[in-house]
Amino acid sequence: MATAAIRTVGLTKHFGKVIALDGLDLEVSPGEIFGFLGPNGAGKSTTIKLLLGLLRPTRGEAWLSGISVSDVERAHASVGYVPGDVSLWPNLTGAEILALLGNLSGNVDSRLRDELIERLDVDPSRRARSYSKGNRQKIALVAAFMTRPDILLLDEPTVGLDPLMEAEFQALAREAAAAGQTVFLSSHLLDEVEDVCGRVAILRDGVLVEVAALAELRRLTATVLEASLDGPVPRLDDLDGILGVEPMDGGVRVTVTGAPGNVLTRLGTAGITRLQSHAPTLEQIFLTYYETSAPQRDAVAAAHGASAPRPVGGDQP
Ligand SMILES: Nc1ncnc2c1ncn2[C@@H]1O[C@H](COP(=O)(O)OP(=O)(O)OP(=O)(O)O)[C@@H](O)[C@H]1O
Repeated sequence: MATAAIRTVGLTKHFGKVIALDGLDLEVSPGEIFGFLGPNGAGKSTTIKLLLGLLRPTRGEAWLSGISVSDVERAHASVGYVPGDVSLWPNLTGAEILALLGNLSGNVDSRLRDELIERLDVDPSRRARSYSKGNRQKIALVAAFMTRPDILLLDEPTVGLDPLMEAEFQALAREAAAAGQTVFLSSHLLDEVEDVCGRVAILRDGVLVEVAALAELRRLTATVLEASLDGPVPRLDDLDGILGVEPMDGGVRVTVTGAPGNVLTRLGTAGITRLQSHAPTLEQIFLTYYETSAPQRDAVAAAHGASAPRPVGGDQP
């Protein structure tokens, strides 16, 4: 079997009494785009800093391409990194910063660097102090990709990018993966990673909740319908796949897994005046799915022909 691009065994980090990461076991293959999802404070940045050797683990081990991350020099030889909060030297221009970082890492592909600058639409002649968060992010992305590293560790890289640039970033990630590079992408939004990642890990309070193929997760996730109604809200909780029903001003918000046709038919009897439907955010998935009682969750999973995610808390049957 090929050496994993990223491997962690029992990786744990305590900050005093705070358990930022608790026994993470993970394996990411070369050429994968792997989403690392979790709400704020879940432990994503801590994991990435442990992988970079910027933090020492309390327990456990991690390897990049088979090299222990404690061997910082060797493990870093082919890693690109975008931190969660990009700070750049304020008095240097984007071009000067890229030259500086390029000198540190060596082997910059200058044609690729220029292409990245153009595709991400950032002006390298400006001083970093005048850059918006999005522009700082873009310079960090150019720096991470321009050496064609084997592994890209990207901590919420699209925060601050507009949708067009987010799409460009996704194209870059796909091209990197097609060339055999591994992209490890953290995010607190499922939307941001679902188009581009093959597999995702979900982290919560430092604990790995689930590793799933995106297709499986999508089957398990719900649709949120918000309907304004003419008449009183009809009964909905007896319908298949209902995970939640909440009253709204002049209507109702329904969370449903699978096809929502039966819900729409029932709502139609009360006269729908306005209807909005959206995919749940990661937070909502946690709230509606992972906090659903275990028997209900298992029933939902079985109905969709997939295995149920492991429960988060102590609610095992
Ligand atoms: N240096 C530190 N000292 C003390 N606690 C810390 C430190 N770094 C992180 N933590 C705590 O560890 C937990 C995990 O934080 P981490 O930054 O890894 O989460 P995250 O998933 O990256 O969240 P975010 O999306 O908000 O950055 C949080 O409770 C955080 O407050």
